[in-house]
Amino acid sequence: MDEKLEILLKWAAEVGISDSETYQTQSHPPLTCLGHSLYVSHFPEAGGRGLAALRDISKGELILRVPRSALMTRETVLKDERLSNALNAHSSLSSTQILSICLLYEMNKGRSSWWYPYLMNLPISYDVLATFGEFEKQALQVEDAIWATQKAVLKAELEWKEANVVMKELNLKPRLLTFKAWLWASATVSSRTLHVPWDVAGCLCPVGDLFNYAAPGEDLNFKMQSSSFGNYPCVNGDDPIDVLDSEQLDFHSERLTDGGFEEDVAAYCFYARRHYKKGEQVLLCYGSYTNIELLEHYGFILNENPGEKIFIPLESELCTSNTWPMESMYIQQNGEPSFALLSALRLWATRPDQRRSVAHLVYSGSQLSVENEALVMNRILKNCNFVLKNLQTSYEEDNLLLRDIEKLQDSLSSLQLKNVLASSTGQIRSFLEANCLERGESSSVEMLSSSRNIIQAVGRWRLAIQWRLSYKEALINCRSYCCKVIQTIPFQND
Ligand SMILES: C[S@@+](CC[C@H](N)C(=O)[O-])C[C@H]1O[C@@H](n2cnc3c(N)ncnc32)[C@H](O)[C@@H]1O
Repeated sequence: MDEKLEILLKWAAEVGISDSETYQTQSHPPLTCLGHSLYVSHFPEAGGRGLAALRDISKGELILRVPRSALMTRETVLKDERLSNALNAHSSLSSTQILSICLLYEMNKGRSSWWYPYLMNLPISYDVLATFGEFEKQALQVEDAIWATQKAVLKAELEWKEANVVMKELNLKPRLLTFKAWLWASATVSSRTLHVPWDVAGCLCPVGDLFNYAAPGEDLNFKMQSSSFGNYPCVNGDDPIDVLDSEQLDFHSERLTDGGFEEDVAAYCFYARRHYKKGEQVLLCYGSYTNIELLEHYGFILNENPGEKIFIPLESELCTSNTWPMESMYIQQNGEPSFALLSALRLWATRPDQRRSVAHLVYSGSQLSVENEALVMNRILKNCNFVLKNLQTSYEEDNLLLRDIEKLQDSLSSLQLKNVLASSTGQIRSFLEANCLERGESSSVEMLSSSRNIIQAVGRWRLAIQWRLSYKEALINCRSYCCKVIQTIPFQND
């Protein structure tokens, strides 16, 4: 195990973090906070560093407890009078800006920070959308995703400028005043904080933030999709239709995460969300996110994401003929249209004077007629084709590009960049040019290949391509879904 991590786990034991229920009865803290239920391991395909089961773990077992005193929150850091006085004069800063400032303030203290063992184990950089350069942003191709990136970058810049005033007053080291340092701090807050009831900014939770992410299960996801219908849709002014029992909703939304702060034990407690076999990665559900949201807040995407939502252009008449919220009308990653999208289209494909009489069928999810269903499927098919045709590259081209990027990443790690530079064409060449790595420009290939910046930029570019590939795949799946339904409708109604 690396030395920094060993120091963290020893410190964590000293401050009362434990993966054992019996820890509190011992007179001396053990040398590590883990060793009963969990150990730190590496999962290249699912989050990198993460926590694995040290033994078979049953669903619902308490697997980690982090006392309130070990959590890094605004409240704990602001016990520092100098920081608290400085921040008092800047009341317009948001809670997350303040927590990011707290983090940089502690970084500025270096070894004398109480959290030093924790701080030195934080990632050195992140791939959240706000860190995307122009090239990676454009590589997303889809307007909504480019817009989300632009917004994330502008927001980060604005928040940094506002926070910098107070950080300068606090005399933070120049390297902690840079936009790069701000991106690091705000991405740490965005990707690692957990919810606490007393602070909307949440908390940084040593060791507890080593759990990687798993999306909510299919069953839960269905309920969460349903919950987005919670506005109770109406048909042109009809009475609201009760689509889901509100108690059911509460029950399921409570179960969105597998950990929480518990007042009675004054600790953040983590429970196993399912049974784990010894050696398996133990995962935590941070909530339900689309892939672009995962990229925005956490800097990764899931190849199989039950929370994915692909939006296709819809006729304005469709949007006004029902009151389903726009965000509930989407295509899922497996290609199936959401319940709301199907329902809205079935109504749209019905004559306006007949809509009221078929509303109950629509809201129970029934097909209305062969003709209606064919109209609906053809409409979705046409819109998917429209989107796919208007993107700059095809799914197949993106797959080839992804393989080239993977080769580029290999060459960066095996010092063969010279060969790549000499033979680069097309998109790889454009990327290298955008990152000032034109052929022959560098005198030292080794220096280049060890450059962290280029490795990070390639990683983000790859993420952008993976994102657009998964987007296109969902639309292609949707086309197949529609064709299949069109082929089977007459038989269903025989
Ligand atoms: C709370 S941290 C989890 C621990 C983290 N892997 C570490 O080394 O510190 C969240 C970050 O882990 C990574 N991550 C978590 N779950 C992931 C997953 N399923 N796939 C890829 N990356 C994941 C992302 O970089 C995310 O921002």
